[in-house]
Parts: sequence; structure tokens; C-alpha cells
Amino acid sequence: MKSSPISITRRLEFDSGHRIPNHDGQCRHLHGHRYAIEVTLTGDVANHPGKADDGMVLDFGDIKRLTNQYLVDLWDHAFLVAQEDQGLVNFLATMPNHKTVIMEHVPTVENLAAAAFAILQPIFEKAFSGSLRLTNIRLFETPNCWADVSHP
Ligand SMILES: Nc1nc2c(c(=O)[nH]1)N=C([C@H](O)[C@H](O)COP(=O)(O)OP(=O)(O)OP(=O)(O)O)CN2
Ligand SMILES: [Zn+2]
Repeated sequence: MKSSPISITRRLEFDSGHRIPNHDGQCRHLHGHRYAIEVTLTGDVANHPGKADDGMVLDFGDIKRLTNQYLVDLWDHAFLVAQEDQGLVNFLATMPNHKTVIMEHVPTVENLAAAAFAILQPIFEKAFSGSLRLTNIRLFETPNCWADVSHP
């Protein structure tokens, strides 16, 4: 009898700067966070006796490798700025070799989680021949504040 799919989650952390330009409190100022991202994948457990992946949905090391390659390496120690935040975009462009990521939307944790999901979904679903689904991204902006984006 075939067993049910199982979900597994890998957490990674990174540091980024941002601001919410029209926020009515402190968050309109330039500041940064230690973000944590939790990547949840769902699939069948491999039944491959004697193989490295036996008993796994996917090796946690593969989740780490792909999430680092396509997301964390780009956003870590970068300033995440909304394209509409034109004054700041122009200012950051004056800094030689500054690591800036221009975001389509204001970099709230909701929008960053949605952007992370959009980047990672095709990566995980193509890399393993459609056998896995990215089912959730949880992005922590602070230990007390986070957003979840789930597979529809
Ligand atoms: N719905 C959202 N609300 C807020 C966001 C957001 O992305 N989505 N972001 C911010 C600020 O950028 C900041 O990250 C959060 O600030 P704060 O509420 O002060 O969170 P703390 O964990 O630092 O809270 P303390 O109680 O001050 O420790 C604001 N709102
Ligand atoms: Zn913030």
C-alpha cells in the first residue's frame, strides 16, 4: 500500500536591510532584520533501500543548497528596496558595488514571502521532475512577526 505524502521543512537565516517608505511608524526609516525562512516541501518518501535518499522526501542539504543559490545568496547582506521608492533607489545606485535588490513591491514581510515563493516554486518543482511541491514558505521578519505563503 502506498503511503501518504509527507511535508518537510528546512530553515535558513539571512540579514537584509529594508524600509517601508509610507509606514506611519519607525519602519519608514532604513533598518535591517535577521530574517529566517522556512521552506516546506511535500512529496513521497523514497523507498530506495541502500541508497543515500532512502526514507527521505528530499535531503535537507538539497533544500539548503537550492534555497541558498536562488534566494539567500541574493538577499543576504543586501538592501531590499521597492522600485517605487525612487529616491532611495537612486541613492543606493550612487554607492559603488552596493548589494541592492530592487523589489516589485514594498518589502513588507508579506511581499517578501510572496516573492520568495515565486522564486523557489519553479526551482523545486523542476529540479526533482515534478515529484515534489513547494507547499509553504514562512518568512520571519523578527522572532515575533512572520508571513506564510501556501500552495493554492
Ligand atoms: N503586516 C506588517 N506589518 C509590519 C511590517 C510588515 O512587514 N508587515 N513591518 C514592520 C517593520 O518593518 C518591522 O519589521 C516590525 O517592527 P515591529 O512591529 O516593531 O516588530 P518587532 O518584533 O521589532 O517588535 P518589538 O515589539 O518592537 O520588539 C512593521 N509592521
Ligand atoms: Zn522592518
